[in-house]
Amino acid sequence: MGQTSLDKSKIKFLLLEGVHQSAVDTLTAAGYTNIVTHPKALPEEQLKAEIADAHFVGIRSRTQITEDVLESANKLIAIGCFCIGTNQIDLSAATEKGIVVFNAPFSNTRSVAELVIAEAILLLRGVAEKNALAHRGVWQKSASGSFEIRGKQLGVIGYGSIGMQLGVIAESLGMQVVFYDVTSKLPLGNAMQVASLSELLAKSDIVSLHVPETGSTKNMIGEQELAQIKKDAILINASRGTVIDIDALAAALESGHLAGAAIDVFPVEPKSNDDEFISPLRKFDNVFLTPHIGGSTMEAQENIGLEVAEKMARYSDNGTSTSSVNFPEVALPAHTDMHRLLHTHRNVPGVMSAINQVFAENEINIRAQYLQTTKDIGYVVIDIDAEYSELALKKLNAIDGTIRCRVLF
Ligand SMILES: NC(=O)c1ccc[n+]([C@@H]2O[C@H](COP(=O)([O-])OP(=O)(O)OC[C@H]3O[C@@H](n4cnc5c(N)ncnc54)[C@H](O)[C@@H]3O)[C@@H](O)[C@H]2O)c1
Ligand SMILES: O=C(O)CC[C@@H](O)C(=O)O
Repeated sequence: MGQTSLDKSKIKFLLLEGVHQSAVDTLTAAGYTNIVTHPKALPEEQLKAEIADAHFVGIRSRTQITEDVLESANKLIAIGCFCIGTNQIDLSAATEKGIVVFNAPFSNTRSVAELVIAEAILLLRGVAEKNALAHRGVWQKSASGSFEIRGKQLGVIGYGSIGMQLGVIAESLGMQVVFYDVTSKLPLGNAMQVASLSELLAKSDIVSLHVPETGSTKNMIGEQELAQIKKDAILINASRGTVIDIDALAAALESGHLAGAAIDVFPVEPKSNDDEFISPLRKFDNVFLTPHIGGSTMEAQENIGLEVAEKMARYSDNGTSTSSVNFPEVALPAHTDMHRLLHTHRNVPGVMSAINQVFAENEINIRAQYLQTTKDIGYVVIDIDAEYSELALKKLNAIDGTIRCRVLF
């Protein structure tokens, strides 16, 4: 078990949005007992109040960690996203403050792929509409407009962890897979990369989006792109709500251009389960509307809880930042019988030399040193004999370019 400069019972973990119990169990097993949990996201003012004395915060997709919120988070050293997306965090503001951000890049990918496949099958059979009609007493027994997915073309936009898994499952069901991605990707199975979004849209019977929320994906499916989709095709989005222009989609459904859609994510999502869900898509029987539950299965949530809590505990125990989304990645061994200094600084010439000078000038022997940098920041970890750590910490904190420095006992 790692050692920290603060007694473990004083290190506060604030876990929001009903993060799975596996996270609490993992942290408890690692010796952390000060764990505050909330089943929902907190209103901004309450979030600011509760984050003020937290060393770690765990969130899912609802909690917005803005620069303003970070201003209140003076003790925060890491954020754990118990999900894939990290767009809900001002990542550059977090990095500026030396706050490490972790996520769970793989644990819910299978859950999303399974939901998309299920929706594709049901939409091609017209089940969304037939189910809605049956609930209103209408018996629509007909094969008209109903198709198997076997032999149909699936177009995957964004061939990453989810897009690839989806492609493999789709092929096993007899579909043909094409994908469009901004980077060249090794196709799995018989999948084929196409050169342009237009080509994918024109070819596919089912179009499914699996891109992150970025400037380049905002409204990437608008009026023009919807018009390029084959008539009677199906559109599925379980990525982020900003990726589709929802009003344009409503118009494409209204005109009958698309046979159906399944939408799990929305430009504006209700802040809590108590708030009404407002969307121009509510009126369409041939559209599955799900409340951002692509990754919400018991299996995924349990695995995510474990994965992200382990990353936070490891960072707290010994400074390991492996698989962080915004920080130089350093994998560290235990620091038995030594004190460990963790120094985050701006990656500019002269800082490392100033750091090493502190040890030379004060005759402090460096027992181990680990350094990784990104374009903007450097993260150097230095193990020294215990009696020098107080002095070294003071001197390192005074170096120009230092973002933060802490010591682990
Ligand atoms: N609905 C849910 O509950 C749920 C669950 C998990 C993930 N997600 C969302 O799904 C997204 C994708 O997840 P992933 O694990 O597959 O991510 P990933 O990072 O593994 O893959 C994303 C892919 O999109 C590509 N890409 C980026 N910009 C693009 C663009 N403009 N055009 C085409 N391709 C582009 C990337 O090159 C990459 O291959 C996540 O960012 C997250 O927002 C939603
Ligand atoms: O669990 C959530 O709130 C978000 C799930 C998903 O969108 C993700 O980014 O992993």
